[in-house]
Amino acid sequence: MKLTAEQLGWSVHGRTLLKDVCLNVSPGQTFGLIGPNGSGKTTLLRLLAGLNKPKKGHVRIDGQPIAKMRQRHIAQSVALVEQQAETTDRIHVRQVVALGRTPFLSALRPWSTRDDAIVDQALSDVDMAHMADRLWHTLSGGERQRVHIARALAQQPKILLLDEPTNHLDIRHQLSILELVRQLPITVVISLHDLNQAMECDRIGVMDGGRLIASGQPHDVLTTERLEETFGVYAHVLDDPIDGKRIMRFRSAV
Ligand SMILES: Nc1ncnc2c1ncn2[C@@H]1O[C@H](COP(=O)(O)OP(=O)(O)OP(=O)(O)O)[C@@H](O)[C@H]1O
Repeated sequence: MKLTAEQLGWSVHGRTLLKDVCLNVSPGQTFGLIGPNGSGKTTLLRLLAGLNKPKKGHVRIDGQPIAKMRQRHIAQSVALVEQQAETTDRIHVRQVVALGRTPFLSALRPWSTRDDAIVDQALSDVDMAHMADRLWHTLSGGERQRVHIARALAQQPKILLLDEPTNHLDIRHQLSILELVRQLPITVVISLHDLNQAMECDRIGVMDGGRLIASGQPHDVLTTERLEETFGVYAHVLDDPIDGKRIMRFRSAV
């Protein structure tokens, strides 16, 4: 599905947090959202997910404005993994993941063995199948994060929005989750602080002060000048002698 943002604006108590954000993510593309702390990435993702309604502009899915869609209908296409998502205590891991199936259930379409299979697959995709029967509150931060990603995968979304999903994850799980996300044949917008990981996205966009100040191919966008001006770091770019990929090495804060 195609995801479009047109001239998005958002403000709280008269303070503008997002201004004139325009974005086009083609079906199947992975779009990396980067930017310093407080630049507006989470705010934008919540608008793209339809959780907040823009004060200005529109979010569209395949051309349809989501402001006019019912929440259940949106949830059948769009999943959001939030940064600090909380879940009620005394709930088991499998039940958390099963919540991803909620938008598809009704009196006419009760829980089925197919839903069980989808939940099993999602747990296995994030390497949490062996903890399916654990209580949520006994999990570590990284394990909780993986369960939240599994819940979103169980939703079988056509558009997946991820807010810093690799936060809390050890390096093995960071790499496996990013690899999994890249291989999904769906549209993905993912906010990341690791700029080398962002280089693996099909396209990236840079947020700064509530604006999308640049977007395009990672190599064109993440220049040493951009790193200095927007991210406040001196860096240089190296070519990996093994596979020729570019790596950024951050030397010091400006
Ligand atoms: N409800 C709110 N009321 C007032 N200010 C808010 C509110 N929500 C967010 N902000 C402010 O909006 C700005 C953008 O926040 P946002 O969480 O979108 O940034 P971010 O790019 O995701 O940051 P980070 O990288 O730290 O997660 C920040 O300055 C934040 O303090």
